[in-house]
Amino acid sequence: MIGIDLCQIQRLERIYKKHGDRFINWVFSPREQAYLRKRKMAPRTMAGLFAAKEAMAKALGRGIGPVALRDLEVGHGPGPWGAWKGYRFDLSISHEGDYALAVARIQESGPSFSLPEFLQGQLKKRELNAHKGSVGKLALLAGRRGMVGAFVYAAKALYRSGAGMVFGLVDSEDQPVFTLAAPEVVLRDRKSGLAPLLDQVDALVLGPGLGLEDPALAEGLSAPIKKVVDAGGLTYLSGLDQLPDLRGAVLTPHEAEAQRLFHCQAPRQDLMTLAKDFARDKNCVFVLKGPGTYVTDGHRDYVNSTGNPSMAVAGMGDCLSGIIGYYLTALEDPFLAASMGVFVHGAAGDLANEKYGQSLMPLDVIEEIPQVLKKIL
Ligand SMILES: NC(=O)C1=CN([C@@H]2O[C@H](COP(=O)(O)OP(=O)(O)OC[C@H]3O[C@@H](n4cnc5c(N)ncnc54)[C@H](OP(=O)(O)O)[C@@H]3O)[C@@H](O)[C@H]2O)[C@@H](O)CC1
Ligand SMILES: Nc1ncnc2c1ncn2[C@@H]1O[C@H](COP(=O)(O)OP(=O)(O)O)[C@@H](O)[C@H]1O
Repeated sequence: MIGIDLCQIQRLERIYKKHGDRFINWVFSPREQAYLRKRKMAPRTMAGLFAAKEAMAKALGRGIGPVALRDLEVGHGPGPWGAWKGYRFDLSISHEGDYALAVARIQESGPSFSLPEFLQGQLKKRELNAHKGSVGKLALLAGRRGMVGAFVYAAKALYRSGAGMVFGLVDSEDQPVFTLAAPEVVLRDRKSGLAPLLDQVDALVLGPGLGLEDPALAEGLSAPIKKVVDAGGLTYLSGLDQLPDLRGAVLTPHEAEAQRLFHCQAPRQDLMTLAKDFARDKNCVFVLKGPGTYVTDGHRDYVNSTGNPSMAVAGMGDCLSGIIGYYLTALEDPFLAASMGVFVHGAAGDLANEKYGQSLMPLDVIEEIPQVLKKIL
């Protein structure tokens, strides 16, 4: 998007004379104020900066109001540039007679996030001869009546992340509802169990919106396959005296689920220590969700930097389990898969937050996954 603005120099001069530093502090950042002082507070420079800010707000499609003028920053060197919350702008500013004119164009990047070094170069673009069976086939054991959303969010997150084929296990009488909600998923009858599917898929996502009484739960948890275990799967594990073999599994509890799993009310810092010990003992990956999600396999740690409070909304964890599920098929190492999933989920949440703020819903985040992948692939 581009934005353009014309500003009358004398009008700005009048406002400055009337309001003085109050006006300057309201409109210009400390860096801009230093620049203005160097220019002896010249009204034409002030008007140029002002026009640039208005042009940036227009390029963002928001206008002044939702965006504070002082936050829209103009810098110099080499040439003028603009910045707002991770967005960068190309700027052109000109003066002629009574007017200053500015044009702003958003650079491609949008909110900035950079993939941590240990994740760089891990993802590969699809081969030219890729087909739906070669790019990640997964089974999804999620959702039930009243919890269709959990199934839909996990499934759509799987496909948007890059999965080629998702098989969903649902009760046959509920299939019409699930088909309507997520027609891209190939449905199989849950009563037939997981076994017929296990040879056909590379990984399993298990637990979002799943009831504890579901017979497929125990079967899924003990299946010798890479898997994400979330929500219902975690609650089921919490009730067991003897845990199944969790090698290769990625567990994704929020704090309350982790407390249930460890049978204690420990604070986050202690849960992180318990998570690391647990992951080492069980040869699995533990993802302790929350602001600064913590990922550990007992030997390596990663604290995620993407994500924001607008993501505190029902169903957000279901998206994450789908995203990580896909990366279990794309990356050999489950620790890297979990870390990549957590990073992408948070980055997509940050892009969605730019558009929706705290009105954000899970599907908004899923729709931003392609933008994140464009930047990191
Ligand atoms: N549309 C759908 O189909 C959806 C389906 N979903 C599916 O629903 C299933 C059960 O979900 P659930 O909310 O009933 O159980 P659960 O998450 O264990 O919370 C229990 C209690 O724990 C607490 N608590 C929660 N989060 C916390 C946190 N981060 N940090 C700390 N504490 C936290 C909180 O207690 P409070 O703080 O309120 O006292 C909360 O009341 C699950 O399978 C899921 O996949 C949902 O994803 C929504 C959309
Ligand atoms: N304040 C926050 N900052 C960053 N990420 C958050 C914040 N609140 C929630 N999230 C993320 O949103 C997701 C919520 O997951 P979860 O609590 O399991 O939701 P649900 O069970 O409703 O699907 C997690 O990935 C968590 O890290």
